[in-house]
Amino acid sequence: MAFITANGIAIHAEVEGRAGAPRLVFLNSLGSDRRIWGETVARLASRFQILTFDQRGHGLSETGAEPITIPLLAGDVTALLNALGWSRVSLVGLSIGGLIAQHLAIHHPERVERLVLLDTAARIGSVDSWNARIAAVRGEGLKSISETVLRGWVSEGFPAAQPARFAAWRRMFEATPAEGYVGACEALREADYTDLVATIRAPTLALAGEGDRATTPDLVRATAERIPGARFEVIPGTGHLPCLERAEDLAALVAGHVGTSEDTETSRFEAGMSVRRAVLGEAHVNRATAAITPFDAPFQRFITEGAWGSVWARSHFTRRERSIVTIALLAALGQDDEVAMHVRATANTGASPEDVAEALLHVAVYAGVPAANHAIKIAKTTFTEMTWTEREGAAR
Ligand SMILES: O=C(O)CC1=CCC(=O)O1
Repeated sequence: MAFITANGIAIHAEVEGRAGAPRLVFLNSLGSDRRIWGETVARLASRFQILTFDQRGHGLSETGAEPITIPLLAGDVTALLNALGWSRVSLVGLSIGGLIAQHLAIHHPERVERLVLLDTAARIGSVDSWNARIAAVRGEGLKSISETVLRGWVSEGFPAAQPARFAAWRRMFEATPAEGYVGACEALREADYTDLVATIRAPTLALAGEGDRATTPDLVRATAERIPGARFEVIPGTGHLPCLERAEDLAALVAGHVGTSEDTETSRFEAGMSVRRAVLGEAHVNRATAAITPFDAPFQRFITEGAWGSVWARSHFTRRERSIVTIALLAALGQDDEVAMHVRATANTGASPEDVAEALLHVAVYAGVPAANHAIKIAKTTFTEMTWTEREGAAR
């Protein structure tokens, strides 16, 4: 256990991972501490040097005497980096941690290599909502709000499916010092980076848990749309804290965005599997994996690493854009099965039937009307089957 004196307080901080590798800093959310990152960090430690710490007034870190603000919390981060001798890092900021990350990218761009904004926004909540929460905690303590807050962190089924883990995270939350929690709520109440996020130049990946009610996917997307070139992705099957139940997906997305040419084969394979599952769906990948034999195992590994772990994992295009480009290429090449597979995947990539129809016009011009005509038939049939499957699912 390490404590670093930074910005006038003792901060509980740990450095893990590979010395000399690209540096990542994880910033925790309101009412949590560095332990929430455990499963994510374990998956990234072979490729990055990683700093996790308990935010001021949380976990084992001191609260200090000053009013807590986002600039003060950002000052804690730069002081920690100075103490470690780290000049430039990539940041993964969750919720209030994401506001601290935005502040650093706006006001200290020279220190920020890349940004992952996780379940966060330029403005979170309203003055009234934060005042109500502050009054509840001051009056009756954190226990009075823990059930509601904790259920917002995870997917609907998590508390029943994982009762011991849910209870453990609740203990972490309830152990947060009330003055630290209230101070962070005050910082959240005052913070608004709506106009300033447009000045962020660090390559940014914005992520939202599918079921997040505190910073909904729409809210996170709206912030991403204000940041030049930012990419937005939804992490399925989770709430406000994807690191608690979707650490594998989160680690793959972080690695895909922050990764470097130093990636190992293993991490590229893992990232590839995760992207492949997110795009083609769990059922498809499970079927394909079950069908692997020694004959095609090297080939399967090659496409997982090469197509999914290298190209599809890149951050420049959105998944929707990659989906459109891929369908157009497959149509031009007359790859019927693959056209159908990638049209089915549009349910996960966000490409619409209109996007596909538009792409096939390009195929008609650049690859020929017969190729486009044939692909249109396949796409039409596939979209119709998808609608039936959806209706059957809804009727069940
Ligand atoms: O505590 C919550 O309900 C969600 C949240 C808002 C800001 C943050 O860090 O977490």
